[in-house]
Amino acid sequence: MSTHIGAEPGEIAPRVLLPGDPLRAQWIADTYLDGATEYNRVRNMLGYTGTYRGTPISVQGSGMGQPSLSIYANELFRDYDVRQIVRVGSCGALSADLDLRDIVLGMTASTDSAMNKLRFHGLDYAPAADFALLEATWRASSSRGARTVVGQLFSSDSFYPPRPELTTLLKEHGVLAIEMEASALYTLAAQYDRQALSVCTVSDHIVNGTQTSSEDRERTFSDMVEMALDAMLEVPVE
Ligand SMILES: O=P(O)(O)O[C@H]1O[C@H](CO)[C@@H](O)[C@H]1O
Ligand SMILES: O=c1cc[nH]c(=O)[nH]1
Repeated sequence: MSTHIGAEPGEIAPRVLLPGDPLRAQWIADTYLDGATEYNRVRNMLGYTGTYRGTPISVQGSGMGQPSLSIYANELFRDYDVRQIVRVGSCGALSADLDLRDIVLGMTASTDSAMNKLRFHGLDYAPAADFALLEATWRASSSRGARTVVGQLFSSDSFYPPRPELTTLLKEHGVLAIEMEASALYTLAAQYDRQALSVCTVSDHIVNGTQTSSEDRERTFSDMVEMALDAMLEVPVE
């Protein structure tokens, strides 16, 4: 057991899908994994291991925001020797070219969080995705129905932004969508020399105000999960 994950050593696979919502983790395990067993219920942050096309895969909820994700990513990398993490999340679109249910593969993730300012003594570090996972997911997207784009995410500490005018600035600098975890995931993967990617489905549109339901966010974002699973199987664990 680690501090926040109740699994025994060896119960978590080297490849992990990491949605923010623990009930999305349960849905992914029920829908895609053969022989899935629950290894974590601590704080109801559900985690499961099963197989996908014969390869062991785990799926673990991360909670919302970089502090919560960092607890799970640290423990997965450090205590369970996880090699690949693909976040399968939801995001708010900034780009007018994006529609609800489009998918963004986060090549980079800027942030307003102070976590990396502390870590890098004020330097501006550029958290980036693992190229092999990004490229494999991009290829896997071509056989799915959802439109997929590669580009910049912004990982915000605030779901309700205290300074909404800053989203305009981000948009003007090419940021496609806002979510709340990718920056910390990429930074921790770099620290532990592991592979990570954030794949996010547009759940709401910050510019035009349209949105999906909470039930949709929990259990209907299948395209991103399928492309992430296909990509993980293609990329050897390092
Ligand atoms: O759907 P998940 O993966 O939780 O991701 C997004 O949704 C939450 C906010 O509603 C934040 O965690 C954000 O990053
Ligand atoms: O963090 C998030 C996730 C979805 N939609 C948003 O606007 N922000």
